[in-house]
Amino acid sequence: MPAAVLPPRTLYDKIWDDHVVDVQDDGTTLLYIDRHLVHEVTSPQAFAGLEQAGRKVRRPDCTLATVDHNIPTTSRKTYKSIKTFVDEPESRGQCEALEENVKKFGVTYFGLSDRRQGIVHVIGPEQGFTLPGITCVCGDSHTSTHGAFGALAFGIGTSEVEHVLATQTILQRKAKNMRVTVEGELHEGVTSKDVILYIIGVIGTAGGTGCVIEYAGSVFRNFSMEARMSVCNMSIEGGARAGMVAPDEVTFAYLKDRPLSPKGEEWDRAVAYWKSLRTDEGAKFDIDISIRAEDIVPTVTWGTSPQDVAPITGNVPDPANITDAMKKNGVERSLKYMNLAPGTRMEDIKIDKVFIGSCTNSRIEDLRSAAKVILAVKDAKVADTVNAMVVPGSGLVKQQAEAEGLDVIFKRAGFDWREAGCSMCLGMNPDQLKPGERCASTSNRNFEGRQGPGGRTHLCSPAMAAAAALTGHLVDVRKLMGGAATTGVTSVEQIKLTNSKDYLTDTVLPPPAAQPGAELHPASGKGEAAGPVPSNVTPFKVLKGITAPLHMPNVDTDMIIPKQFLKTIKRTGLGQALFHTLRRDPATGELTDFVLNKQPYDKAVILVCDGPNFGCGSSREHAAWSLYVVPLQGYKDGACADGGQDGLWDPVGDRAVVRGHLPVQLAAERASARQAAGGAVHCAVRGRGGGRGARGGPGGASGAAAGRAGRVPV
Ligand SMILES: CC(C)[C@H](C(=O)O)[C@@H](O)C(=O)O
Ligand code: SF4
Repeated sequence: MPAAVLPPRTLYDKIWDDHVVDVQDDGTTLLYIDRHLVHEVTSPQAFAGLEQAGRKVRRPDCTLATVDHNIPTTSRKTYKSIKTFVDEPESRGQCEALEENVKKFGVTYFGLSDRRQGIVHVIGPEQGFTLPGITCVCGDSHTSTHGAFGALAFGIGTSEVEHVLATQTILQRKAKNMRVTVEGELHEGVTSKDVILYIIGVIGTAGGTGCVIEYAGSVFRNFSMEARMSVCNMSIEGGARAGMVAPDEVTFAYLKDRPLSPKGEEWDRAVAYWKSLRTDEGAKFDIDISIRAEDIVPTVTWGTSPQDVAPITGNVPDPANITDAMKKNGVERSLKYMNLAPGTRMEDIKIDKVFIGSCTNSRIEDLRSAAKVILAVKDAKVADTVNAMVVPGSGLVKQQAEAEGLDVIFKRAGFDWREAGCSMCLGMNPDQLKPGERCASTSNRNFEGRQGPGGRTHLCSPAMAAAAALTGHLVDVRKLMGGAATTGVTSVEQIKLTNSKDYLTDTVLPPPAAQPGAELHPASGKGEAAGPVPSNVTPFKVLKGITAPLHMPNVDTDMIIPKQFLKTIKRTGLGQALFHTLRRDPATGELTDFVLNKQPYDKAVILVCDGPNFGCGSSREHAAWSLYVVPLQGYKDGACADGGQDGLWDPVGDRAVVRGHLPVQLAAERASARQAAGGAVHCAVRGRGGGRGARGGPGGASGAAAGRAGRVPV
């Protein structure tokens, strides 16, 4: 018999196919998950659910936890415990909850006294936890970062975190294939951050919706792993589920001898498998974009969406030139928020703060690139009007940077040199912008209030951020660097380059402790999970009630629920947080004229947004939870909105809840899909689909793992 000829497949198709545990009739697929990263913000409710259902963490050896969002980045010289170190009670509560949970469930944890602690997307690759060909998830949208290794890596919601903890599987629908090719030579001074900002400018924040992007072409091939990570990291800002780069010699060299990379014969087998992970000739992409490297110059954002980019040589847009009404309103709103006049030259924008850090740009090469700008300027000093901080992505990055003398370069120039964490990227910790402050930031989101209520963010590369710190305004870094501005590892003599692997002395992770008590519920004869907890989402066919209209494009998750409300360890009481910064004047706390504050929409049970790209941004399921709680009668009256629903008081949120319905699904189908807040997740753990989870989990999932073990050591 002639051998069956497989149709050409993309890199994404191959990884997907290798992880399928079970496919339902409608195409919904149970996918095996190889690696699960956990942080304190999106895990407390998941661990609580596990405990309630009496389940274990299925693969503690494939699960790695750290604290990053809530922690202060001040000196840890006198660090004793979270209790004494984290002042803010809710932040402390989340960190303590994680510390308790990792102990209870035997999950490996890098805490604040461990030098391997850092931003969750920095520590995974650093340890060799992230490998080519794997599936990797985390309750965090920037999990896309790990795609730089040729992995399928994506952010998930808290219900899914629980599902993965319990079963090491996840329910997914296959995304579309999208390719972004950048060919040619980059100009001097143009970095991976400029490349990804430029790409998002071209495709828009919704351009990759429903897709997994493969980055192809000479530019990505010539990039280091750090540069590839910065690109894949921001795939989510282009709306994509994930981003990936085919693994190659650069990937293998990065991974060799990392603590969790395969060793010996396993390494050889793994590399042989990894080499097969490239898109076949003739494979079909649903969307194919080509960009010329030569067209890209240092790029900065001017507005409140990552697609609001301009070349540093350009100007802020003028809404008068925009004909589409919704777009025009959007630009006007952004300019007002950013306090920028139409047509302002980008280089004329003065800044107050500089933040070099975040999971996009806090790795050693990012810090070298910023330090190199400082070295290129004689007697460089941070401008008098500017406050600048550098926050390494992990304790190991910090250690290496200090060994290379980068800390001295930064401190001598007047930068603040901090400890590892998310810091001012999101401002869930003390590092925040004050209202009205303007920041040149190497992070990934410039949403309203992202770095602090009323704060204004301009996204840029580490080199551009350093240049802005020295001059006090956005500036073309090439003017400071002369001919020295290159994209790769610095060649400036004063920086003595070291090898990051020299800092990885902890060769093995501590083995997870035995888990007490909790046993997996044995599958019933029908293959149904016997967990006692019923699904808390009841499907509905018809939902009647007042419908509030929202005419806005790009309603991001930070608008739906600002970061300060993510510190809860519960799922309830979030109604008061819904659209908080739009509903209440940040200065006075007074109710604004936002649609949900106006009659009759203050009694609405359904929200319909007609602008594109609702719910873009983070994986915070809190956004869906806050939408699920329906505000009634200006926070006061307990009457149910339409009399037809079974409304009840939510004692925590002091709001009425429509029980058994999920308005968010009507309001924002795409958002709910992206945030994975849907009933399917619960069903898979707890309800009807639990049978599938249980069948696929203990049987199918370990089968899948065993099947791959020869190729990808797990
Ligand atoms: C807290 C977390 C859910 C969130 C994300 O998913 O991105 C955060 O990391 C962010 O950057 O907004
Ligand atoms: S985007 Fe910012 S807040 Fe989110 S994980 Fe990365 S560093 Fe942390």
